[in-house]
Amino acid sequence: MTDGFKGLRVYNTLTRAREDFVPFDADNVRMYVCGPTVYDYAHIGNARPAIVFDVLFRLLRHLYGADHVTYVRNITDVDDKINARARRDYPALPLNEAIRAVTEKTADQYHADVAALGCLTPTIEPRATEFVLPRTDGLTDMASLIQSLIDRGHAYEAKGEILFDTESMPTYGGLSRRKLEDQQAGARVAVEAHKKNPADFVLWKASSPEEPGWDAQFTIAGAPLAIRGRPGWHIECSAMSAAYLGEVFDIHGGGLDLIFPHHENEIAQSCCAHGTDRMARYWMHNGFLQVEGRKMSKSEGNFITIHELLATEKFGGRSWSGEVLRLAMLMTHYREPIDFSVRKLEEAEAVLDGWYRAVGDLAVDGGDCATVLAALCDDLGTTGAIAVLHELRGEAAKGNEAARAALKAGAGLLGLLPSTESDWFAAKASGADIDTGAVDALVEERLRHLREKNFAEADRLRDELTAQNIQLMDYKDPETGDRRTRWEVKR
Ligand SMILES: Nc1ncnc2c1ncn2[C@@H]1O[C@H](COP(=O)(O)OP(=O)(O)OP(=O)(O)O)[C@@H](O)[C@H]1O
Ligand SMILES: [Zn+2]
Repeated sequence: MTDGFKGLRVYNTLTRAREDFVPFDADNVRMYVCGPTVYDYAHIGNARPAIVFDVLFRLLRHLYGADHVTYVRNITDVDDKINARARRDYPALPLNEAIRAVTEKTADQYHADVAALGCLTPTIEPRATEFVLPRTDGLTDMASLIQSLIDRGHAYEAKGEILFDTESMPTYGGLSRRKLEDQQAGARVAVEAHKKNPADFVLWKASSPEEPGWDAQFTIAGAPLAIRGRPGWHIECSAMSAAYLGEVFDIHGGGLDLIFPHHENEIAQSCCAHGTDRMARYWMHNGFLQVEGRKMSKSEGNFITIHELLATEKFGGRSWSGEVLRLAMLMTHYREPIDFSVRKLEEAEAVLDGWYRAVGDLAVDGGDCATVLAALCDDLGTTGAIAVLHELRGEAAKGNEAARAALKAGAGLLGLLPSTESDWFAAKASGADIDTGAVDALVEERLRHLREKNFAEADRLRDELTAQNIQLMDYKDPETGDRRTRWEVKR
């Protein structure tokens, strides 16, 4: 067995293959995930990477120990979209204050949203604006990285911009498998006159007096060059990952849309600035959450925010709990597209209801979740893990205590144990004097009558339960298609 290998295998976008996960240092497994640009509410598509990489974070903590994993997810608080929003929403404030108001409010909302989705707080959440200029603590900053790129012959200045010279890097395009020649031949991208090559991208751009800017000092060909400006999109992740994880680290993650150009350009910057042959060993990307076959995105206007799902009745005429949203997301493998629908959320709710009913008062600990773990170790096989939990629920319902404990441990590994204030427990609390065993038995009996087509008897049992203030909801088992019934106490 290779040192540091604990059974986890992951699909690596860099090699387009599933590989054994072997960290550089099993005492400090290091992962970086590109975080949100904080100018507006996050949509449920943005929740996908947050949830997927949270499952990976939990799994790594389980395998290597909670204190042996460093997860960095940045906050992008410098972006022209933020500036535009700040001007629109706070016209009376000076721009810098308006920007701070927008980014703080949006970041707080993002934290509340992802916490409701059961995501742990990453180990470190650096903000881009704190890494623009050299820092007193000496952690890697963007201006110094850009200077290294200039010094090593990978960057040039043109028209107040400092650009990355893609031709200076023979391996440019390795992650996305795009060749520079293809990009030139395609000529879809008009060559901006000041670029040497259409694929060259901005590291630093001058700001007009009204725009936010930092006073950066560069040296090009021995001559000082001061440009009051702001960083390009990609350089922040190269700086913040190096600051906390080093020049080369284990896992870099994000959504599929980031492979090109964002991650390709992060690799170009980091490798060329540090003189390394790679930035991260494993590159992992989640698929899109879609609506009617199209990526949910702000630009398409087909998005629904996490906040709307949790706190309003905009989707399906009701609100949804964080646990339901999380399970609905994990019912599809992370690399596959998900079609987001009310039906999917209803399915997830029915499944969770079954689990929580089986786990009951949660007073079972120390369960063995080896089978769930094995599924997750197969490239985050959450669908396999959920199938295992489904079987455990069946066993637990028959009174198997070991299955009940395993169900609880496995659900915990997926980050799906209900928080004590969740809807399920509120519902339980209000029905504290109800004999749940007796209700379950009547519900089962009614299902039997339905299967045997004794409809009159089934209806009689439903009425009997209604009289006890118990409401029945029939649904189809998502896997077998069998009719099932969920019940709750009417409030
Ligand atoms: N529909 C989606 N499904 C899955 N992941 C997504 C989706 N949309 C964005 N992401 C991911 O969310 C994270 C944050 O991305 P970003 O802030 O660029 O999103 P965005 O600007 O809201 O995207 P868009 O403008 O396309 O809606 C990235 O990792 C990105 O890949
Ligand atoms: Zn990034």
